[in-house]
Amino acid sequence: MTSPPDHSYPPLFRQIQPNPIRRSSEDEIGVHIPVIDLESLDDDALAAACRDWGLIRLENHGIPSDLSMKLENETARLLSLSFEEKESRFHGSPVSYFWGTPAMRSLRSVNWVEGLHIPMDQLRSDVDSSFSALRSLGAEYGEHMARIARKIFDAVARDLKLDSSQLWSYLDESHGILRVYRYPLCPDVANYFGMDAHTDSSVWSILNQDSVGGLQILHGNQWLHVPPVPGSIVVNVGDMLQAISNDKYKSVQHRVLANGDKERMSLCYFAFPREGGVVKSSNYRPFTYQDFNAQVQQDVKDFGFKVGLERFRIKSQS
Ligand SMILES: O=C(O)CCC(=O)C(=O)O
Ligand SMILES: [Fe+2]
Repeated sequence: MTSPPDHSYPPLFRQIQPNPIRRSSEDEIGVHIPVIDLESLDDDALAAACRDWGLIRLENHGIPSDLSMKLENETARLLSLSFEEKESRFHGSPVSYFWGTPAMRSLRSVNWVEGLHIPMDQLRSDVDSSFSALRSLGAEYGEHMARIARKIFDAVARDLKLDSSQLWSYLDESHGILRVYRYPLCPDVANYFGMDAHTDSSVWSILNQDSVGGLQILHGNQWLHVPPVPGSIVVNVGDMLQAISNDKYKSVQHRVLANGDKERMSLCYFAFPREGGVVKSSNYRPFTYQDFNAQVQQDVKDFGFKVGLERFRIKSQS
């Protein structure tokens, strides 16, 4: 017997036929990524992890567990409204609802995910009272994100020997973006991803995933599973930090597997450089995050995918 369609799911997600074929078990290789303690931060260990992995597991991060749980519950509540209600409620709001891959919504390429996109600065000005719980939880959570992003950025800045003006312009921790995701049940996990392979355009991305799992990173040509560990969060290097570090650190490719048995939730915060801050390094021509993002949008429109940093790389003459 099939279960009734979930009316909170985007209609496209209710249309495909179940496929009994599972993903092969080579996708299940687990990995112990470097663990960093935020309370007694070891600059060298953090820099080594950014260089060798582009990803860390952060412990003693100071985010109250009940805050993460309340934000996740509030997200789950809002995302379980009917699809039509979500579309109309968030229309024109500073908090936007999205599903699939905004740029590509053909059934073939769709990501099996939906979520809320929350620009932290606009969250404070949102006056719609129906979002008041999301607003206050998001603002409190955002303060923790800003604190963490700044603390680890200051640590890598010492490794990269950035000067004080670069410290200021390369990270604007109060203008980050919070995205809260639900990965709906997927009837065809062999052919769809929760989120297909990509790098993040951020300086850092700070990810708080629930206990379901499914996140993978590409490391040494192999996809490795990054299982959730209670109490810890995952931070990855984004494209901006790869450029700032002149390729010393790696913006790691990652993806999320689709799941046919359990829905998954995650909270993901993206930190960016200050508006107009010019990223300068010898491997890339100078650019701002706004230049980068405009190029990404254009490439997605023209080719259907993000080209990313290679667009800005200075090609060697040889
Ligand atoms: O939900 C996750 O675990 C990862 C999300 C992600 O990679 C992204 O939003 O860029
Ligand atoms: Fe990502």
